[in-house]
Amino acid sequence: MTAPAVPVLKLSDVDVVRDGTPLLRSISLTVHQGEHWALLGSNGAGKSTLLSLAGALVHPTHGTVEVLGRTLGRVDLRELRSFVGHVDPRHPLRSPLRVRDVVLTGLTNTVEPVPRRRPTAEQRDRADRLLTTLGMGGKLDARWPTLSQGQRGRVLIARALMPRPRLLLLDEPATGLDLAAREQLLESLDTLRRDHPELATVLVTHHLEELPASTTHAMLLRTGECLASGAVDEVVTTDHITKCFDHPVHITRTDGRWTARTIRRIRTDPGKRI
Ligand SMILES: Nc1ncnc2c1ncn2[C@@H]1O[C@H](COP(=O)(O)OP(=O)(O)OP(=O)(O)O)[C@@H](O)[C@H]1O
Repeated sequence: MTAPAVPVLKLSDVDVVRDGTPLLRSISLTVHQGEHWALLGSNGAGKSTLLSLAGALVHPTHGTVEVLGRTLGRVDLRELRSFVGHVDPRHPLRSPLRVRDVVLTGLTNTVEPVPRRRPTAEQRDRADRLLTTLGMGGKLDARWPTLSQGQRGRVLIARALMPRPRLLLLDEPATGLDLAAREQLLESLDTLRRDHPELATVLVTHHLEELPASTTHAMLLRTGECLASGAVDEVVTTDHITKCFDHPVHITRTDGRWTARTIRRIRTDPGKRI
C-alpha cells in the first residue's frame, strides 16, 4: 500500500488574534494536491488572514499550520515561501519591464530583476509557455504599464508559477475586471489547472460569479469562523451562502458556474386589494 500523500496545506484548530481581537477562530482546513479551493466570506470575514497563513507570511496565535509538510514556527518562513505562489493584484511594479521579464522575476521573488542574474534559455522558454497557457502568448514583449488590469492579472499568475510552486494562492484575482477580462481569466485558470494536475490552489473572493468552473472545494468564513467546508457542491448552497453573507440569496450552478440572486420577499399590504 502506498502512503497517503502529505497535504499541501493543513491548518489544525487555528486561532489568529491581533491586538486582542480574534481574526480567525478554530479553523481547520486540509488541501491536497489537485484540489482547487474557494475561500468565500463577506468583508472582514478573515479570508486574507487565512491566505497569509497559507502563504507562510504570518504565524498562527494557537494551533498548527503545515505548508507542504513543514510546520510554521519550526522552519524558515522565507525558504518555505519560495514553494508557494502568491498572486497579489497590488503588485508594486512601476518600471516598464517587458511581460516576459516580469514573469522571470518570479524566479527570484523580487519586483525588479536581480542585477547580473541572467535567466537561462530554459527559464525563458518556460516563462513564454506559461504566458501562452494564460492567453498572453501574443504579448511576450509588451511593456508592463501598457497592459490592462486583466492582462496584468494573468501575467502575475504566470510569474507566481515560475518557480513551480505546489500551492498557488489567488487573492481576489478578478477584482476590477470587466466582463470579458474576468471570463478570460477564469478560462485561463481552468486551463492551467487541467495542464498542471500536480498544483493545488486557494482562491479568495466575495463573488460566486468569480469562481472558475474547476473549483473542487470551498470554505465559507463568517466573522473569523468556519461556517462550512468541503466539496464545493455541498458547501456552495442557497442555505450556506445566505447564512454566510447574512442576506437571502438563491444559488444556481449552470455549465459549472455559479450565480447568486437575492430572494425577493413579496410584500403584502393588508390595506390594499390586488
Ligand atoms: N493587525 C490587525 N489588527 C487588528 N485587526 C486586524 C488586523 N488585520 C486585520 N484585522 C481585522 O481582521 C478582520 C479580518 O481581516 P481580513 O483582511 O482577513 O478579512 P477579509 O475577509 O480578507 O476582508 P475583505 O474581504 O474586506 O478583504 C477585519 O475586521 C480586519 O479589520
